[in-house]
Amino acid sequence: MSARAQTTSQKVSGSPSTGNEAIVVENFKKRYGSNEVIKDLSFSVRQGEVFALLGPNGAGKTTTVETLEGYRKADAGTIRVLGLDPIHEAQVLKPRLGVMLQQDGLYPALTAREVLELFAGYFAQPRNVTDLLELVGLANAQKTRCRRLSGGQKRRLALALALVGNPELIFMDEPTAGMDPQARLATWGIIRDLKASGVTILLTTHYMDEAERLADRIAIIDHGELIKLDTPANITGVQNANVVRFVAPAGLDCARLASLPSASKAQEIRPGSYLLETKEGQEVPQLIVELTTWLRDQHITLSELRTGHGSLEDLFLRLTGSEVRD
Ligand SMILES: Nc1ncnc2c1ncn2[C@@H]1O[C@H](COP(=O)(O)OP(=O)(O)OP(=O)(O)O)[C@@H](O)[C@H]1O
Repeated sequence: MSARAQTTSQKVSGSPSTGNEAIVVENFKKRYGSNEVIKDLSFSVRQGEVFALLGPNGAGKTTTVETLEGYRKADAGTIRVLGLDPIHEAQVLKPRLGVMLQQDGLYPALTAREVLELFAGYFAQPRNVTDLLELVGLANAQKTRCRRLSGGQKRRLALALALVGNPELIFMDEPTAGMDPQARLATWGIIRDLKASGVTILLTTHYMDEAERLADRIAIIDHGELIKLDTPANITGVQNANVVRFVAPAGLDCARLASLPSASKAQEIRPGSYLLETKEGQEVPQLIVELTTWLRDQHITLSELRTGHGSLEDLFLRLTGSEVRD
């Protein structure tokens, strides 16, 4: 049985409702034709928290976020955003939301400043456009037409558009995709400042370090189901405390590795990169002795060996598998 199958067989449920959530998703289901994209998803996001939604390509992140934004309709389940129905109460809800879309390309002929001023006009108490251009590092590009902005500048304009209405809750779909390291760092700073001022943020990302550094809690979804929901520390710490990671030639016999006396599971998470988990009650040092003895007997070269807390990426690959998605 794969790690993913083992994990998904134990259903993970979102945190119970306390009545003070910014977002509540209960038994959400969505299909496109015969493609059941969201099987049964439940989670909630607390007010003021940064919540990261992770999952491989096609896991259902954008479908979930766009349903919360009111752009798609759930087939079943309850969706509440700031206590409101995103479709039927959109008029009241929309002014309180900020949305950083994945796709750019709106108004290609307008300048960055003109687009921001246009959007600022939709809100009762917008932020100051000059300050906003400064904040996202577009002051020097404010007169550049949108179609001529670089990929990273477009993402920064999308960020400014999400902030212009002074929202209480912001949805960010892959906020730093395509940004250079400086812009990413600056965006992380903006997200931290927003959180410090009480704004709730739900973001999706493929960057594990981004989720680990920014999020109060991380939800991992795959095939439209929640497979993990916890703090980054709990996900990377407790879960991986009994893990040995090693690098050796690709294609080792994982069944054989898993049958070492102190091992419970073995997985090749990337070609040549392995994770071995200890059995309940067994010690990591004993597993290392067994592993290195086995490698020596097989004349297999070991190029790296690590124990202790693993990375979020390791855990993500363990839970969702290493095959490339559509
Ligand atoms: N409008 C649509 N019509 C038909 N199928 C769709 C539609 N939107 C999404 N899908 C399908 O639903 C599944 C989930 O897509 P979704 O965009 O929600 O995933 P995702 O987790 O955001 O992926 P990515 O990381 O690639 O952005 C995919 O198989 C996708 O092809």
